[in-house]
Amino acid sequence: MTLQIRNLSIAYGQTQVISQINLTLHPSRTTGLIGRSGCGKSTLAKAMTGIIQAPQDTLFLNDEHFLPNPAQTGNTVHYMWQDPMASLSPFLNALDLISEPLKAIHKMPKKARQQRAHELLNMVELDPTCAAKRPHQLSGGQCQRIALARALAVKPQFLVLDEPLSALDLVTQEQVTSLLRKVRTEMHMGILIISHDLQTLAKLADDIAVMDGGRIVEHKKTQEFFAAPKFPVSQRFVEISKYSHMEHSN
Ligand SMILES: Nc1ncnc2c1ncn2[C@@H]1O[C@H](COP(=O)(O)OP(=O)(O)OP(=O)(O)O)[C@@H](O)[C@H]1O
Repeated sequence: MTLQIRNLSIAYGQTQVISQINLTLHPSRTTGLIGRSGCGKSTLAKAMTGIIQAPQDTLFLNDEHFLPNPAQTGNTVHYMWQDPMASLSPFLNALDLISEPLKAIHKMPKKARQQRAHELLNMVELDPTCAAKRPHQLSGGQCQRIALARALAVKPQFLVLDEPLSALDLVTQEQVTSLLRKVRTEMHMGILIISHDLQTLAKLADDIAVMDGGRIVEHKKTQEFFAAPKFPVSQRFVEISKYSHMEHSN
C-alpha cells in the first residue's frame, strides 16, 4: 500500500500556500519533511489527513482516489498534532484517551480495550501512575507520549507526525526516537515526520524532503541529502544542524 500525493495545491482564501506537491509514502519507511517556518509543512500534513480538504484527484492509495475523513478513515492516515497538550481532551485521563480510538475506530470491547491501552502505555514507556491523570496533571513530554500511544491505538497505515519531539528534553527525544523506529518496523507503518531538527531526521528518516515557498524543492535518500544538499535552503539546514550538533557535543 502506498499513499501518493499528486499535484496538490492548497490556498487559504486568495493566498496560495502549497503548490503542485508530489510525494509518496511507503509502508515501513519514514520520510522527513523540513522547511522554514510558514513554508506550508503543516498545511500539507493537514491536507493529507483530511483535517483540511484536499482537492479531488490529488490523494491516492495504491492508485485509487482517496479522500481522507478523520472521523471515518482515522485508521488509514492519522495526524499527530504539533501541540499534544492542546489536542488531548482535558476531561479524560491518560488511559481513557488511549482507549478512545480503540472503541471509536476498532469497536473493541471494554475489557480488551483496557488491556490494550495498558500495553500501549507500557510501549511508550509511561509510568503506570500516569494512567489515571488528565493532561493538565502531566508534563509536555508525558502528553506527547500519550498522543503517540493514541496514534498507535488507531493503528493507521500511515502516520503523520508534526514536530513530535519539540516539547521533549534531549534524553526523552532519544527515547521517543527509538520508539518511533520500533513502531515503523513492528507495525509496518509509513511515517511522515515534520521537524526543524535535521539531526533527529538523520536518525529516523529513510529520505528527506525539503519545502520552500510551498513547494518541495528537494527530495533524496537521507545519506545522499547530507552528502550533497542541492538547494540553498537545504544547504543552510545541513550547515545549521552540523553546528548545533557540535554545540551539543561540546
Ligand atoms: N487556517 C489558516 N488560515 C489562513 N492561513 C493559514 C492557516 N493556517 C496556516 N496559514 C498560513 O499558511 C502558511 C503556512 O502555514 P503552515 O502552518 O502550513 O506552515 P509550517 O511550514 O507548518 O510552519 P511552522 O514550521 O511554523 O509550523 C503560513 O503563512 C500561515 O500563516
